[in-house]
Amino acid sequence: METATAVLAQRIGAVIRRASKKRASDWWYSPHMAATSSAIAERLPLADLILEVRDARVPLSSKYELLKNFPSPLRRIVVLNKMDLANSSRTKEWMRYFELTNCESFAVNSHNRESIKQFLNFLQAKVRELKKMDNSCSTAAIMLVGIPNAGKSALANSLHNIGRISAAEKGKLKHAVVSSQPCETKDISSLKIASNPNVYVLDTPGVLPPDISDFETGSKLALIGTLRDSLAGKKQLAQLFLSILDSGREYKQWENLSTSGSGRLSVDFREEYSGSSEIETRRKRQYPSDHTQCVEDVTQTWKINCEHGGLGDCQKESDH
Ligand SMILES: Nc1nc2c(ncn2[C@@H]2O[C@H](COP(=O)(O)OP(=O)(O)OP(=O)(O)O)[C@@H](O)[C@H]2O)c(=O)[nH]1
Repeated sequence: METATAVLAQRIGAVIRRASKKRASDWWYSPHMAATSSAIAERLPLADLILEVRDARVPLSSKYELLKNFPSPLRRIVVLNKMDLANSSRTKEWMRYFELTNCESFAVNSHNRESIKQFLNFLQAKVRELKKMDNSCSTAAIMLVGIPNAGKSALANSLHNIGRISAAEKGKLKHAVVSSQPCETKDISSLKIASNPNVYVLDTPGVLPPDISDFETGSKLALIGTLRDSLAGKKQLAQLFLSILDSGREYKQWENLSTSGSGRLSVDFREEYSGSSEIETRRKRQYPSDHTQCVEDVTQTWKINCEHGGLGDCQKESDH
């Protein structure tokens, strides 16, 4: 089964790579996406804080290429969004990993009030710290950037809705568009999230890397919904998903899925994926140190959300 999974992932990855190389679809790095990415790049240096929104299930594959050469780690925070879809202990390991790489990170569930409140407190403290360093008390701008469908608009709306601003201010602004389909945010928009000092978040359209040549990254992004289903094919994605589930240690629990109501299953596929020689080689290349090897042991955990009696969400929280 591990071979079947690796073969399927490779097949999907190859389709994604071809599409990205040929710019085959009308939305992959379309003129609009290219223009957006320039507009974001121009504004990045002006932001007080940059929140790089990643998917907590694939914290490495969902990185935002535009920030690759961004100079100041002080002003950049990796937000591991959709933490409710990832295994919490793995997310903690990823946060330790980011800490070791000198990068601040914060895990959040954009649909959860408590999680957003904690994040708001963290952001306000951060803004105060930065303003003190700059000796300024002016309005602060926080820029949300990330790949498509990472949850930037959902996060912006929640910060705005729960933020400490007056009721009148909440009613004034149009909310950001949230959709289960990628690339629905078309423009950069601003939402107020705090007063004294005033803090605004800038929601930006999702931007894909100009090409995705790595098979594993491509198949992961296709599976979490960063790319339109039509690109890799729904059937192929379902096959990959099922092949991974089928090879899980707890696959027998699948027999109970249809009657399990709103329960959640967590299936660990560590051995299966780590058995793939290509992936294993890549891991060794990328993570030479003891610690990072330990992070690599985070490997494959998927959750099956059985709400509504079906396969609601499939999640994988490891990467590479
Ligand atoms: N479970 C869960 N779903 C989330 C979370 N955040 C966002 N979503 C969902 O993820 C999907 C994408 O969210 P958006 O906010 O539209 O994503 P985006 O990054 O703005 O997308 P683009 O327009 O492609 O840039 C929507 O279906 C959201 O409801 C989260 O923390 N947990």
